[in-house]
Amino acid sequence: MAFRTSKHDLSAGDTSMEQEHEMETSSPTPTFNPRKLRFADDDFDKDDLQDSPQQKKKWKDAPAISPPYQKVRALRLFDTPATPKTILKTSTTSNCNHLSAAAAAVNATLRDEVFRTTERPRSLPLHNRSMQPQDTANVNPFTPDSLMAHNKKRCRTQIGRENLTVHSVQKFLLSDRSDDDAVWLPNEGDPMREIHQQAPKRLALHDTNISRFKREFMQVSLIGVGEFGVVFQCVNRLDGCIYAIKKSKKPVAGSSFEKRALNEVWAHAVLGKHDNVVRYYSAWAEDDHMLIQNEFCDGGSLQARIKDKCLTESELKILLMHVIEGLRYIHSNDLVHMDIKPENIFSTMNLVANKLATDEQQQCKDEDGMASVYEELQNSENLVTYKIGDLGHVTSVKEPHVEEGDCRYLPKEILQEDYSNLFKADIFSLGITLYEVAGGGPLPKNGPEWHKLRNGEVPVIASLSKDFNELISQMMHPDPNERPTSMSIFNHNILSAVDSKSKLQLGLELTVEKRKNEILINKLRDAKKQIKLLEQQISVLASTNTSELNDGKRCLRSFTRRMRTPFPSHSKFEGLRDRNKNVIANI
Ligand SMILES: Nc1ncnc2c1ncn2[C@@H]1O[C@H](COP(=O)(O)OP(=O)(O)OP(=O)(O)O)[C@@H](O)[C@H]1O
Ligand SMILES: [Mg+2]
Repeated sequence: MAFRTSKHDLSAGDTSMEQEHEMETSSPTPTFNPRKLRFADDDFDKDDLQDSPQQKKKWKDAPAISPPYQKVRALRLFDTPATPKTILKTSTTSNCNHLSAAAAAVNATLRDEVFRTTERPRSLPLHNRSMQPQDTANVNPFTPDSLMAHNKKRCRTQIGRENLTVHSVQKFLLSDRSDDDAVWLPNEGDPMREIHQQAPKRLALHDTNISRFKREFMQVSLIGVGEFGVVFQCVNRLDGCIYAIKKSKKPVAGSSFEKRALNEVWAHAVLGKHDNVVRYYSAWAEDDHMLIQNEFCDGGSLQARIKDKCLTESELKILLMHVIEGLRYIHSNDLVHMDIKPENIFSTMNLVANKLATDEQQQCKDEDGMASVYEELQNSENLVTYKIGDLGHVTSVKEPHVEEGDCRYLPKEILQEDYSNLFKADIFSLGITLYEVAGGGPLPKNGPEWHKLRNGEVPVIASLSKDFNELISQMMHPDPNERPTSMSIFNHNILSAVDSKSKLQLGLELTVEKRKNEILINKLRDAKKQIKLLEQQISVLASTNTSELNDGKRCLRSFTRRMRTPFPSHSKFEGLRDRNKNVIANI
């Protein structure tokens, strides 16, 4: 079996570090250099390697410019997902060492001060302390295609020192896409243009090392070990929430795994906001390892779930419905997962919904007869949500870079390096996953059984209906073009039947609506209370006013009486005399 793997990982990393260091020592002031990474592009490494000595000298002599490039075909910054543009709006950090271009942009205001004081972020490891902080950032190759490098019309820029004003950086990052043409395209003949048209390259992980894990997280337990990483359940010391933190087993910086690690982060950053894809929070490099902070899925992996018993058809429908939704979303971004399997499908048990149901149940016990519904919900198996995780093999269908996956789940065409229909490779993997978790496993790694499963000879699973068996074998069709799309599976009769909307779906919707109702009732109750309170205050005020009015009248009466008899009593007269004494003393 042959797989296409990256040939230039090491050289690219080394070269980029070398060049960056070279520039950083020659330039006292760093520059903001967003770059487009042409992921899986073999040429770019060659470009880096083929720099002539004259060219290198030219770059070295150019003050305050970015590290050398030969060409930047396109540099695009987007406002979705959390790319520099959106981060800029929220970022307030001044950590110059961070990957974020937006953070660098925000830091632009602090730039001069930072370098005058030459203070380094404390988290910088020793090997970095002599280096200038980097104002560079990777460009995520998985951000929506129309906004990406495929648009070759425009040459995106490296921002030279001369151009670097807070205003201009912000304009660059915050400009509307429709306004893109207005953004910094160096003029023909501009000496900066050559520098702007440089080859994209990746930010070396080694230079972005920061120390966060122990400081920010409390490690609770080890929850999983894969081929690439170990995953810990952790509590964030600040927000108190539980996360899954995946740490690469080996140091990846500078190794051939570096690109795989970055790939996973890029994919997560783009995809990790769908309900059926494991949610992503952040990622960083530490001690040359890659760490990814993800949503913690309390139900563990599907693999662990089927250890004791296989899934029933109704459970399979829910699994299929969730995973196909996740896949549909991934595919709609022109990306493919390429490693769908039970170990990479995680589940959450909707504890929140469970708890909500319990609370609601207690609150509404006698009010609306919903107790039985909530009880059913609470005990329902259907409260599970499946999520696609482990995005380390995600690749773009436009520029596929297929890494070796788990051959038990891959279709034949992928192993034959036919990447013409990658969407359908995911469909095959999901089909064989369903087959396994329904009781067809364990799956063969090779041999005649392996071939049978890929030649259209999928054994019927007795516990499943005819329709479901047919769907599985259709998904595992030897010809990728004959396999259904994620969209057609999503709309398949099996899933559109009422019961496949599942108690989960219906129950959750009901719970959410009840919750909303509850909130509105509480608000109404509060509003009524407020109105009552206000009414009371008004009536108190009104009565106070009446009594004050009466008091006023009384005062007026007594005053007029006093006017008639100026010193009605001895004591008052004493008081007046004393006051006069004070006045005289003050003078
Ligand atoms: N977010 C999460 N919540 C709960 N458990 C998780 C989570 N992420 C990972 N795990 C557990 O850790 C295991 C390994 O994680 P993952 O698949 O991401 O690692 P990997 O090294 O990339 O795996 P592979 O061998 O497939 O390349 C999973 O099978 C799962 O049991
Ligand atoms: Mg995995």
